[in-house]
Amino acid sequence: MNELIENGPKSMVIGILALQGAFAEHQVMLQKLGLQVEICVNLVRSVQDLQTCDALVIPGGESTTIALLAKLSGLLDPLREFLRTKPVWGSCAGAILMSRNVTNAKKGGQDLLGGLSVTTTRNGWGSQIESFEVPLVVQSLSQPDRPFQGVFIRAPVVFSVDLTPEDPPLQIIARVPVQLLPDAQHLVLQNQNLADPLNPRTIVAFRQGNHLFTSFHPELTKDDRFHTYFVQECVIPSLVTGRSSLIR
Ligand SMILES: NC(=O)CC[C@H](N)C(=O)O
Repeated sequence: MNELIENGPKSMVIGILALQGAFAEHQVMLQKLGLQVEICVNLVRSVQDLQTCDALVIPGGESTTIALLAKLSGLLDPLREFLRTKPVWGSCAGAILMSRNVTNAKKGGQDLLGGLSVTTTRNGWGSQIESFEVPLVVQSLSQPDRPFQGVFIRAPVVFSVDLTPEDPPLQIIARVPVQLLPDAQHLVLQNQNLADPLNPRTIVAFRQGNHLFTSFHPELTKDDRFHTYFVQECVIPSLVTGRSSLIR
């Protein structure tokens, strides 16, 4: 991947959907990454803002509110189109918005952007008081022996993986260590066979194509390895491929 950085793009524009939620924290982290590629961070509040971006981060917050504000800003369809062609990372509420389906939505339902072949359950680990932190083992990050502190705040649960034959494969990046969960989470998910290592409900981070899903909040830690992962593994390859397909 370092080769890609050396021979690849010298700069990129990463947008952060800044309608509601933890966008400022993502901004601070992306601006401090210190990679060999210049990252220009653009807060996205309009279609014009979105058009300048090579990639997008959709932060945590409240997915119903973000969807409503996106609708009012005329951003829903442009965001869906963006997801079809460019890398997007959704954390928590952002991850819900990128899901194909959602359960436990607020009364009246909510608009989704789709893009990822999963159904998520809003607040699937319980309510605000059942928010929790747990160390995650993430082999795909740099220094894989150093656990990544997962911050789960009214986080969604991956209810099911709904891959169709046309969908890109889903690469699981992290599962929650069930044995380390506080008791309340066991109660919320009891009888759901969380001990089964293949249970989709234990998936907390995955990649599909150049998109990244984290049901937790890397931007609320001091650890920038997920931000680095997104830039190096999702954004740079998409820029290199885009460029070479233009050349061809
Ligand atoms: N921390 C978060 O982003 C919480 C997500 C929130 N439960 C929602 O439905 O959007």
